[in-house]
Amino acid sequence: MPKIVTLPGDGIGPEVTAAAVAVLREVAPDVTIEEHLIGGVAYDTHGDPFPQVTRDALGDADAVLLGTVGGAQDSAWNLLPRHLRPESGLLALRKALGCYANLRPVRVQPGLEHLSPLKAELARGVDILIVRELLGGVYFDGDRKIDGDTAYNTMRYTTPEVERVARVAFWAAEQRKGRVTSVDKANVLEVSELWRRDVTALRDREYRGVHLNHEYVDSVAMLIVSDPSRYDVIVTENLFGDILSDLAAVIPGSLGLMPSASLGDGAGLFEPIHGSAPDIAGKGVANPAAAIMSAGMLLRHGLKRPEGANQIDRAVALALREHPTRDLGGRADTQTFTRAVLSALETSPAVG
Ligand SMILES: NC(=O)C1=CN([C@@H]2O[C@H](COP(=O)(O)OP(=O)(O)OC[C@H]3O[C@@H](n4cnc5c(N)ncnc54)[C@H](O)[C@@H]3O)[C@@H](O)[C@H]2O)C=CC1
Ligand SMILES: CC(C)CC(=O)C(=O)O
Ligand SMILES: [Mg+2]
Repeated sequence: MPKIVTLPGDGIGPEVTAAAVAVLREVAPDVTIEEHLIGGVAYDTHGDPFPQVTRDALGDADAVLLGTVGGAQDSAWNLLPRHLRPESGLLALRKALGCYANLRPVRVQPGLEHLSPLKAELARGVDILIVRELLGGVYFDGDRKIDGDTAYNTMRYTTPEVERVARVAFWAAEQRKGRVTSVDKANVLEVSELWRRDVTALRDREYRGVHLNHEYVDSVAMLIVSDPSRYDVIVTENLFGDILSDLAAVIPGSLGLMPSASLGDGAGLFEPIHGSAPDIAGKGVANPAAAIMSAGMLLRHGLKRPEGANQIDRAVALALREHPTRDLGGRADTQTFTRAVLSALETSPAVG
């Protein structure tokens, strides 16, 4: 029986994870689900945002479903030494799982163009996969320091780190339209020069059937919302991918529609891309679609059950049509939307 560890975390994390778990129990009733602490709530309980008891639970997990971590800007957690803050717990989790490739799909389902603030003709048919490098760059290994009035973080990549995430992007492109756009800042940064060189060399060696182009991150920030259909797979480093994917959430209409799968050496990590949304936490109005679709990605990539994942995607699309949540201009709260997904599952056969 597959074992899934859930880590609801902070803010709206527990609210959207509860919705995702309800859907998982419906679609995959045979899986064992074990809940543990991460983030600020783990610090409050154990003095550590990624405590040993949570680490131990991951040992025999087949997949991990995460909510969100972190507090409001004025949260006491933000005054802790950095390694004790909620976000450090999440970074340590990603590292512990060896999840170096973060897949962030940006999709506008047919008939849901009206949820986008973009003109319908721009939003229609958008289907982008952002592959974000997740274990390197400024978030990790480089030198970092704050000392008086000077601070620095170093963006550092090695060829093996670039190649392993680029391989995932090329592999994904082969199942899709066969186009990869590698995003960097090679006109300014040495680290981007290496990134571009290694991505190109890998394509020339192993993926000649995939079309590769390179674009600068600043212009992609403009093009991804003004001409999103130009992209199939985007591969980029950690910080650029973090920022571009929140920006890309504008295309489907909300951060609440952006799921993700982080893949690597062992069990995968599945999480919505949004944060803990302290402004709406505890109000029962968070859009749980991203968390529910992340559970779908868990079934697809983590448990290799594509039919369950397809069932979830169809049910979410139906629920969005009938019961859009408040972030999308609708009236449904978290529970109403979740109930709509569950009832769509009952009427949607598990095919395809
Ligand atoms: N993976 C994670 O756990 C992440 C955690 N964070 C943390 O989250 C906290 C808040 O960060 P913010 O910058 O405010 O970003 P955020 O993503 O939490 O919120 C940004 C805006 O989007 C809205 N929003 C986000 N998810 C939503 C949902 N599912 N339904 C409806 N509205 C939603 C929020 O209400 C807010 O107005 C910080 O502590 C930050 O460090 C931020 C990003 C990722
Ligand atoms: C550590 C997280 C707070 C970084 C982030 O925003 C993300 O991974 O999307
Ligand atoms: Mg982010």
